[in-house]
Amino acid sequence: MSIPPSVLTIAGTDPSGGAGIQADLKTFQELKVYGMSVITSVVAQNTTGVQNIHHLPTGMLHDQLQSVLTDMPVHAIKTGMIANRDMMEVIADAIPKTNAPYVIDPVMVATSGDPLIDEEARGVLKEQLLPIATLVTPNIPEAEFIIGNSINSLADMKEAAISIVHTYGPKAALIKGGHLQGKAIDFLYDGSQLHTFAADRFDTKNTHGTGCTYSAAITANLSNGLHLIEAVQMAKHYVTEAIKHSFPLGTGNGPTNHWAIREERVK
Ligand SMILES: Nc1ncnc2c1ncn2[C@@H]1O[C@H](COP(=O)(O)OP(=O)(O)O)[C@@H](O)[C@H]1O
Ligand SMILES: Cc1ncc(COP(=O)(O)O)c(N)n1
Repeated sequence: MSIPPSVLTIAGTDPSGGAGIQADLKTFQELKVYGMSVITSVVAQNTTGVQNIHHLPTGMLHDQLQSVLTDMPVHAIKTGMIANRDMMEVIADAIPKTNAPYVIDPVMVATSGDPLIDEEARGVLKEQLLPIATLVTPNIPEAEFIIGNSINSLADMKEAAISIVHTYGPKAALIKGGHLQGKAIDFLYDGSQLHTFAADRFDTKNTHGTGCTYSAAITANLSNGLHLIEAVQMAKHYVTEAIKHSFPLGTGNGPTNHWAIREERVK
């Protein structure tokens, strides 16, 4: 039996199972890579919003990272919610030593509108994490914060992708269009060219965890050695099917469906 690539997520939790670490591990499992996880914050949240947040002590974040990195191979890494400056600095120090592709989902606010990271952390994310990233995957509000301008059109999204790469130095930026109207269109700028990923928009409120799922799928695909464009293409298909077949669990924004692709394979 061959050993699968091992992939690490560094993120906050979601006990309702739709977003954060839980969404990442479900995605890794579906895409047949070995999932590992380092927790930054324990978040009491569900489909209706965030009820409470407990940030782990920075030393505990450091020790979890050491437990993984001193013992396990890491073929790709993603980060999600990183609540404050101290945590960002521990992570910014550890990641480059792995030489693994690094996908940053610059999580700032939950789908419900509740903030997940503090004001200072947003700035540190730009200055310390973006320069070491293989790919950053902001939604529109996150991209607006990073570039400091509003984004109202597809042309604005393209400009934002280019500007983020040239200003902050990640190798690539993927701007997600979930927050605009019309087709669900995302733009990837890889440092030389723009690439478009488009899918039908489904009329559903069950979008809790879509960003986490998407970036986790890209990370899993990169760990398998796929080229960035192919990795995003396959992940876009994964998240689109997961939204199309999402279920109305809970009373708020329900979760995505990680079995959608499996069922497609069986057909
Ligand atoms: N209603 C929808 N139908 C189809 N695709 C969607 C829908 N909403 C979001 N998407 C897609 O889901 C992915 C996650 O995007 P987005 O919702 O913008 O991120 P986030 O969860 O970080 O806010 C993107 O590929 C986006 O185009
Ligand atoms: C711990 C954690 N991380 C991230 C999100 C954002 O989720 P989404 O993918 O819906 O933007 C979340 N709600 N909770």
